[in-house]
Amino acid sequence: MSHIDCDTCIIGAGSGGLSVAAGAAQMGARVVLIEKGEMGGDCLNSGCVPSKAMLAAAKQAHAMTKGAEMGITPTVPDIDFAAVKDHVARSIATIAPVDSQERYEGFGVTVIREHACFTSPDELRAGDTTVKARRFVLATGSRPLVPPIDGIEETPFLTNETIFDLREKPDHLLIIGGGPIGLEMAQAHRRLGCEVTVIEGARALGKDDPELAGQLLSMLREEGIRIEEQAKVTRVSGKAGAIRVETETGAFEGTHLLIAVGREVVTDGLGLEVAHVKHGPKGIAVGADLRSETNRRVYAVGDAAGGLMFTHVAGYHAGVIIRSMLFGLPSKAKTAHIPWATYTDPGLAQVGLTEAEARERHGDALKVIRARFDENDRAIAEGRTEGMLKLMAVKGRPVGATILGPEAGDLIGVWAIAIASGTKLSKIAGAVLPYPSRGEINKRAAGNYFSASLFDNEWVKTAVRAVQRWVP
Ligand SMILES: Cc1cc2nc3c(=O)[nH]c(=O)nc-3n(C[C@H](O)[C@H](O)[C@H](O)COP(=O)(O)OP(=O)(O)OC[C@H]3O[C@@H](n4cnc5c(N)ncnc54)[C@H](O)[C@@H]3O)c2cc1C
Ligand SMILES: NC(=O)c1ccc[n+]([C@@H]2O[C@H](COP(=O)([O-])OP(=O)(O)OC[C@H]3O[C@@H](n4cnc5c(N)ncnc54)[C@H](O)[C@@H]3O)[C@@H](O)[C@H]2O)c1
Repeated sequence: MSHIDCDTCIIGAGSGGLSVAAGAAQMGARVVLIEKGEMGGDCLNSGCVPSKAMLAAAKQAHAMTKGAEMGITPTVPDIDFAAVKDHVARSIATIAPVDSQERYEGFGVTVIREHACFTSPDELRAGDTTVKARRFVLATGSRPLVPPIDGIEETPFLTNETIFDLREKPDHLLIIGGGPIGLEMAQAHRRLGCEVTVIEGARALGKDDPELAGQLLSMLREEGIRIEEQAKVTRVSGKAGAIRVETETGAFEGTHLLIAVGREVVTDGLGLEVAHVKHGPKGIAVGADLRSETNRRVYAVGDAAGGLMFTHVAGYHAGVIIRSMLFGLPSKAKTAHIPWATYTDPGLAQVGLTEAEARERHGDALKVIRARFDENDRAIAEGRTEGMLKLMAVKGRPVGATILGPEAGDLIGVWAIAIASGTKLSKIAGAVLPYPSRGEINKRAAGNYFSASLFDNEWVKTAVRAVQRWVP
């Protein structure tokens, strides 16, 4: 048994743990990073990266079925499903060195590839090493939630941890859950030639603005994805290749089943009771400072902290706790400026308040401005005019934005910066942007905020007429 004393011991080398380790080690702290599985965690190995790689292949296949109106003859793509998975694996392998043990050891981090478990409030064991640290960071992430549906134990099913390994194309993929995982996987598989049925217990994309989410669902249905909402699953049954899902309103049959009904924070096997770290079904109990309420030397970041579960949130958490752990400065995580996007095509992105939330918070002071892609020259030139930007503004500043359209996840960035920094709409309206770009929709929406008061204003008209007489 060997022993290490360090400043910071991090459990989990996913998006959150890696960000803390890189920052802390490069700023001089003695850091130990413990990972029981693959370096890179969920995002690299079974989340963001494989899902986006598969969606990219799906987009390519879909493009081949379009283009008649531009003079390009559509064709039925010949899809080699196993080769698509090779592309997914290559995408992971290309990014993997950035998250690798070697790279982190290069930063001076001691990396231990074992399962970590606390043995006391300030010490843990990982394999045959004990680690005592001033601060511990729980970055243990989450796993797919498998609900206790009748028959689930006997029925073969996939999750995000197994679906990317499938090399044979499913004939008919049944997906339980119409959240971002369910719908991204639905579109990827549909465009790659599978029949797809999504079975959603409530409203699909229920965390997003209902108006623009509803438009996206209509487009996905037009692509041939069957999406059943308000269909709570009561029983699953069958064997590989012949699966049946029963709901209160009807039954569905397919060849494969994907469970995508949310996430469960990983808190088990960590000895949290021994470490006096309070936790519950929603994760480690932390305040806005991301510190355990019951053991102040323990922090939690990323999915383990139980809030918004995104890679960029895990990275943001890392910055918040580094400030507090390394410099002893007060530091709190906020959520109002956190964007997210569902990377279907078109995509759906959100930052700040949705229209309904903004209406509830700001009442009549709220102005909702819409700018449509069918008025954006680039979108017209590309024949991709679906979708719009909905901007929620109060007293000349943005409080929320929702975008439905191609590249929505990139376009929302402007509003994430504006909301985080309290930027006035006049700054965005006054910006000079390259023409023709989809990004001009952001400037257009900000301009629309002022246009009614400038263009439909009798006082302005009278003033302009008067001044014109005197301007040489
Ligand atoms: C299909 C899918 C698609 C997604 N797409 C996106 C996206 O497009 N954009 C986005 O922002 N987010 C996306 N996410 C969410 C994103 O993947 C997560 O929010 C992010 O990975 C969380 O990072 P983390 O560091 O908190 O946890 P993880 O990445 O889960 O890392 C936790 C690590 O801790 C390790 N660990 C746990 N317990 C122990 C222990 N006792 N000892 C040692 N090691 C331990 C685990 O092995 C794991 O490697 C997606 C998720 C899924 C499932
Ligand atoms: N693009 C992205 O950033 C991205 C992509 C995928 C995942 N993620 C992250 O992963 C998290 C998990 O995604 P998710 O889609 O699994 O979860 P989710 O919680 O967002 O959606 C799950 C859906 O399943 C439904 N559901 C739950 N139980 C059900 C049942 N018994 N029968 C039918 N429907 C049921 C819920 O009503 C909900 O709509 C997301 O919240 C997000 O944080 C992000």
